[in-house]
Amino acid sequence: MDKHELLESLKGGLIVSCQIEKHAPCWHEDMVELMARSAIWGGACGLRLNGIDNIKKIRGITELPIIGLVKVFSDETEIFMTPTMKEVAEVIEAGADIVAVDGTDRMIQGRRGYDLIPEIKKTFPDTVIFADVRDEEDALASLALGADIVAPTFYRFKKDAKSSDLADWEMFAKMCACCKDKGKVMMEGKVWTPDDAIRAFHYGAHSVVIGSAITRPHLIMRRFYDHVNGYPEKRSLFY
Ligand SMILES: CC(=O)N[C@H](C=O)[C@@H](O)[C@H](O)[C@H](O)COP(=O)(O)O
Repeated sequence: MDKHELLESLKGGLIVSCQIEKHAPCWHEDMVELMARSAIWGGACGLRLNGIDNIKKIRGITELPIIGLVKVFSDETEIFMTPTMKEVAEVIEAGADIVAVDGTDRMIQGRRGYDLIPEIKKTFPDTVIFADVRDEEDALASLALGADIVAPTFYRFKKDAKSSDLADWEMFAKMCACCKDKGKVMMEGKVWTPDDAIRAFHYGAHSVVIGSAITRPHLIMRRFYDHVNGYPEKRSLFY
């Protein structure tokens, strides 16, 4: 599949982000594979996977498009999504068709997050670039630099984010409108229900990426708990 065919295969479809953190109560070494198999069984058009071993393993069981990433956390920068060319190369070598990177103007090693995009495009011209952004400005900048896909994955990291629990639909609608002739806009982040996914398509999403609502039972429980108990504690933005 060339880039165009790959993007077409994702049109109107649901991508499942199959990720589990080592500190999660349901962590198990086979969890990502079981989640991926379940997502495929249920009709996913693609998968989003964190970590080289997971990408290699799941590449062995499916030909569906894989969005690959590696999270590297550091005290020196807020940027953690596949932060340098080293991780980009590893993700592609492991078998990902699409690489997810930071598409924000935050700084890392003296450059902006999205400054990696032209370098990826030059070094790996056949790889689809998925920029995780906070808002329309990041999205337009990432597309101008050569990203193929943008999604508001990081909207809740904005200083004035309206919620850490819900999508910002007004912003997403604006993002779809201003980016529609420049690249693909996908919805990602806090898609909790089928109606949320339908709403994203209504605004113009090319595909919808769903994570926690399908794959993190402890966060599903937390959500019930928070709703019933009036959000008693401030929760981490990371998981
Ligand atoms: C912010 C961040 O690191 N997001 C990660 C991106 O790969 C994943 O942990 C999320 O699960 C994914 O974005 C899907 O979002 P949600 O789990 O809300 O459906």
